[in-house]
Amino acid sequence: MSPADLIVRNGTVITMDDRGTRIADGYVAVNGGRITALGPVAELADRRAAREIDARGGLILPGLINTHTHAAMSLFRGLADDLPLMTWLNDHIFPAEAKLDGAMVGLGTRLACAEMILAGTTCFCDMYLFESAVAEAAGACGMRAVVGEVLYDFDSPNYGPLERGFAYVAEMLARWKDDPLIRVAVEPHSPYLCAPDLLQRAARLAADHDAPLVIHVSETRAEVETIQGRYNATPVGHLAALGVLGPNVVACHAVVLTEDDIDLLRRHDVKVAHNPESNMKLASGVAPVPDLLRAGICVGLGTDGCASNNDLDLFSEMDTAAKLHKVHRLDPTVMDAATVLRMATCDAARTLGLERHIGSLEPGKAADLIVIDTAKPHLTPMYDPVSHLVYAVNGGDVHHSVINGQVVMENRTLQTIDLQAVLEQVAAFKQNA
Ligand SMILES: CSC[C@H]1O[C@@H](n2cnc3c(O)ncnc32)[C@H](O)[C@@H]1O
Ligand SMILES: [Zn+2]
Repeated sequence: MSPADLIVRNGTVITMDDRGTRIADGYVAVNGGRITALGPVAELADRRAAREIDARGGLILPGLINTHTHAAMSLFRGLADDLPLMTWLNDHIFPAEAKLDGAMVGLGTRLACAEMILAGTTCFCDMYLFESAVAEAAGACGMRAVVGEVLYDFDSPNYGPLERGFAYVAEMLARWKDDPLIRVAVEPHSPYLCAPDLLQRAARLAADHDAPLVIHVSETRAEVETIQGRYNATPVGHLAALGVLGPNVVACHAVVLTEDDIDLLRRHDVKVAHNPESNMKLASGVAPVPDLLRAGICVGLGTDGCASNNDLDLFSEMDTAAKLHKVHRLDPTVMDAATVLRMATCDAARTLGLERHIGSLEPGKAADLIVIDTAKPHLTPMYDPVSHLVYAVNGGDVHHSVINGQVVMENRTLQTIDLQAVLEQVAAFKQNA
């Protein structure tokens, strides 16, 4: 057996591999950031590693992956509630964002990373301003992230005119090229804030760098009407006509879709980031996720930013996703627990093009894993771990978290973030806002 610098033992391992392998009383061995072996604890005999984590009969599973967020919007949690998307954005969020700088975005990202790690998320896909600060902050927290500076038609509080935005993204692509935790994406905001030229140039840049292209698409009826009025096409039809759609595209939201749109998404192998709580809070609508899944489209789960959710807990997001579609379709069989858990793990990895690296516990993959403490009243008895993970576990039940082999939370204590300092700095930010 190969050497291990970390062994996580004594838990039920939910691998999320293609065969749905589960190992009762199992272990995961890690070396150099990667999983080297997993199996029943009995196989280990008296083997020990320099660092050991005792899962104490709990669950060991891949870290959850947030396929769409704006991490630093943690600074704006609760700033403007109970509004429709365009009023929320134009009258409240954009003015607040105009005052941001890189240090503030770094702070908001550290706050978000603390919240995410404490709730079992080990990777997030971000779109925001001052995204270099997001990458720096996430890396310093030991968090895995796909990061992308937002591109749109107007001047940005970060880079100024669009031309400098493309230069900024190119620099980021070069700077983080071989980083073990950070991957850079190209992220035009949406078809309604990006001219056709911008969208096509962004798609070329993403293709040239084999990078994801992340974009808000068909989030609301108002957006669809705007795009219909401008281009006589749906947002998806518009992107298809521009040649922007492809397997590296992550369409965030995808709420208001026609059958033709779904067919286009399928034919171009576009991935969808589903954000049910944000869509509910902004009253954007219900994404046709059961239809997307039936069409064979890969769907990952996201929280969107903290100002439209208002938290980053993917466990509650899974619960919401499972229940929202049941009540919407009046059918309790849609979006079963196993499907929803895949949307937060292996399918989320596929959404971001990271399926060779993360999303399941398998030898050779990065050691991104979490341990759930199940010795709790609300998790007892346990007939089916997958049922519990979707319908009963909450973020506070995550006991340990490992990212790329580094223990970032042990016994619910963050190892890479000075939480007290972050909380104090965010309180000071709010005082001055
Ligand atoms: C500057 S990065 C992204 C940009 O998008 C804004 N935003 C946050 N949530 C949404 C959403 O659901 N739809 C559209 N735009 C959104 C965010 O505030 C940033 O300005
Ligand atoms: Zn968003």
